[in-house]
Amino acid sequence: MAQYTRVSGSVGLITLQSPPVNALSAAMRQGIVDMMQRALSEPEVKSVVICGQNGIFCGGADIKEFGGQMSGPPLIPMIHAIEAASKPVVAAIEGIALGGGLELALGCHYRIAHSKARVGLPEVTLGLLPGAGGSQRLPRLIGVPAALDLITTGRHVTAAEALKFGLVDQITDHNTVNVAVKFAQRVADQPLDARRISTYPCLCPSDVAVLFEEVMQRVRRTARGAIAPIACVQAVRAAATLPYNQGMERERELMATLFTSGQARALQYFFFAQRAVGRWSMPSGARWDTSKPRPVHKAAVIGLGTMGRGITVALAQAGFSVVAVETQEKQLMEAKQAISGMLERGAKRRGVAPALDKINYGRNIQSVADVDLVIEAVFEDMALKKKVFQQLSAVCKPSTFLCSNTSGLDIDQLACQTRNPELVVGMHFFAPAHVMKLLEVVYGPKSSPLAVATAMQLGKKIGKVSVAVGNCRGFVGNRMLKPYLEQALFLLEEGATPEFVDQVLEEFGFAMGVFRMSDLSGLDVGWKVRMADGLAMPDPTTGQPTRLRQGRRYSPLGDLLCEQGRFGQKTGRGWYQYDKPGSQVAKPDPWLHSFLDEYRARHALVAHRIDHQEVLERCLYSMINEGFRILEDGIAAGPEDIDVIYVFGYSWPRHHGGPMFYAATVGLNKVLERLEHYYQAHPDVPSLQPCHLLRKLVASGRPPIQKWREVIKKVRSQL
Ligand SMILES: C[C@H](O)[C@H](C)C(=O)SCCNC(=O)CCNC(=O)[C@H](O)C(C)(C)COP(=O)([O-])OP(=O)([O-])OC[C@H]1O[C@@H](n2cnc3c(N)ncnc32)[C@H](O)[C@@H]1OP(=O)([O-])[O-]
Repeated sequence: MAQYTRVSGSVGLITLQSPPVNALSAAMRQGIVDMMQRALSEPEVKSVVICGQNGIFCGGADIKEFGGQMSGPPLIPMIHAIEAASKPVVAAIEGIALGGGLELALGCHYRIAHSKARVGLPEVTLGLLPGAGGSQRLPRLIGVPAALDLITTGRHVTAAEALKFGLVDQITDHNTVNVAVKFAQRVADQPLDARRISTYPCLCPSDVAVLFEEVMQRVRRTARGAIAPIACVQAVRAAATLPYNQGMERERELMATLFTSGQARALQYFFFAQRAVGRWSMPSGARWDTSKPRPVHKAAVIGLGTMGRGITVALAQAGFSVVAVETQEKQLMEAKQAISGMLERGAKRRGVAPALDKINYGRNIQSVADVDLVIEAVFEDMALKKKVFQQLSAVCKPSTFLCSNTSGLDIDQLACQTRNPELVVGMHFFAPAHVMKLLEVVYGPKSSPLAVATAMQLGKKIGKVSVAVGNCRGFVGNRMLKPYLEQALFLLEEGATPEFVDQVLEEFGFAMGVFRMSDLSGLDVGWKVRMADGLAMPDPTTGQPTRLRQGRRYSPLGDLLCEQGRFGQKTGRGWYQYDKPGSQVAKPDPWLHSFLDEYRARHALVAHRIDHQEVLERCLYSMINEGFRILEDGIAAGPEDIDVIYVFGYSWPRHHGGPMFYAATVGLNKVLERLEHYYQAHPDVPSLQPCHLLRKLVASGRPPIQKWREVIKKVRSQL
């Protein structure tokens, strides 16, 4: 766990050894305590260096230990002992020093970092705060404003920025441990009192009270109900206003509250869920570790509308050569301009040169003959997509992977248009495609593990969180969105207003409620799909909009708005009114309220009082229920896949872990009982009928979410 060697005669070298990130597990902490005592007890040793094995200093506390009984020496006194040591201790930081890892380094008297190292206190992303003295030492070392920024955002900073902050004393391009050992020899006789950060005064800007007020307001606004960011501000405020020991007491109190909170459990579940989706599997048994991807050097994008432009930018920014094809001359010219602009702005933000030379534009599909992978992003029309896949199959090399950015059309139908259907998968990006992290990689019955592995690896290389899912209408994300949207419309029919429904969902933590989100993405997008499905047609006999389709309840409210050109932000009118087309500030629209009253009267609907609970339960539980159907169908391999899709693709509040983790938190028996309650009231709404898998999980004693995959396997084997 921690190895001790004496180097250069007088330096005790303590090496943290616990792959992959030298996390501070109980055994590691014991090792550090023992090795420090040894170094301090050996008279020949004049100074100490702490470093990490494998070019990584330390990834912080061992998150895997959080769920269990904490044992071993606690971190705070361990770090205090290092700070109080009679011999100088130098931290040699390579790779990363995060969370407790940076707090360990802050307990040392000096910090030497490699120029490529990154440091930070990301505890807030795990629903916690820097609970080993970081919230008290960091403000004393780098000042309150910078400490507030690092601790409330959890962002990692480069070695260069850390040096500017005074967070590290020196950075090097050479072997950091060797540099640190020489440094330790040089400072062996230096007095240490001035190097013990906990003794430093916490220098505050004159307007510190105003600063904390502003930061607290900003944090409350962006936290959307998350409690850790607020506690982080309170902890740093303690550093600015209290002596160190009292500040540490305040840090301990705040950490104790967070550590046992549901939000911390949700965020830590999500930390591991993000990593679990990379270990994908298919119902055929093919898996991430048995399916080797084929390298992609040159890619192509067909169709340079909004999505095609974003995908092209994402590929070029990641260093891929891209052939960008748009058959319409005008559209091509506009796309070139837009893409160049996006690349230049992105490059400026990242301080690098824009990858303009990575892209070759063309109007002819022939120009993609030699690429390794094609992403089709033409208009969402099956007939058009089929034609494009036929052309691609004829033009491209037999080994070329053909991928579609469709947001829900049948991948298998596209595969059947090609010579090599096993090389066809969906790569469903989310708008804006060069910004949104999520990528649904969709495999059809003919898709080969090779194609899935290649698309998943490409997703990772362009900075996406890729989730492998099966082929069905709407895949995972949009399939679960349908009952959510449906319930929102039914609630309007029954007496709610768009403002109220959105308020409830935004208080829950969504960045945008369902109606503000629909106005942003455009009501006409869904309308065209419903028209194509023959759903938006009036009743053939009465010519009136009908509220029943194939025995199922249907709300034509969205269709009626579209028939009046109310497409949302783009037309300045939708579920809300906007100052002008394109403006983003949604205002309640009296016209819509009277339109709803008339609609209810026309359909003999009696409005009733709808409270927060009903809105939340009907919108979220119907979505969750569809999530269980997706697991039962094997479209998603596990709950983590669904939760990662919803957090990264549909702004589900991360501090609630995702729809499936939230269901586990609420209690599956409660979700089941409430769905039964609503289904009884609305028997013509099948999405409220509890799914068999949900019943099965409740019947088998509501196992923890980590155990659901076993139950799913059993249920699927009985199907
Ligand atoms: C008191 C104190 O104040 C508090 C309370 C704390 O200190 S709280 C803890 C604060 N520390 C953090 O928030 C850092 C969390 N880690 C990361 O941000 C990243 O991991 C990384 C370090 C930047 C590397 O990224 P990567 O992309 O190269 O690899 P990876 O796939 O992510 O990670 C590689 C493998 O290491 C595992 N892992 C990473 N960090 C870990 C940690 N801190 N504890 C346990 N396991 C960890 C991870 O699950 C994965 O396992 P597996 O999936 O292979 O089985």
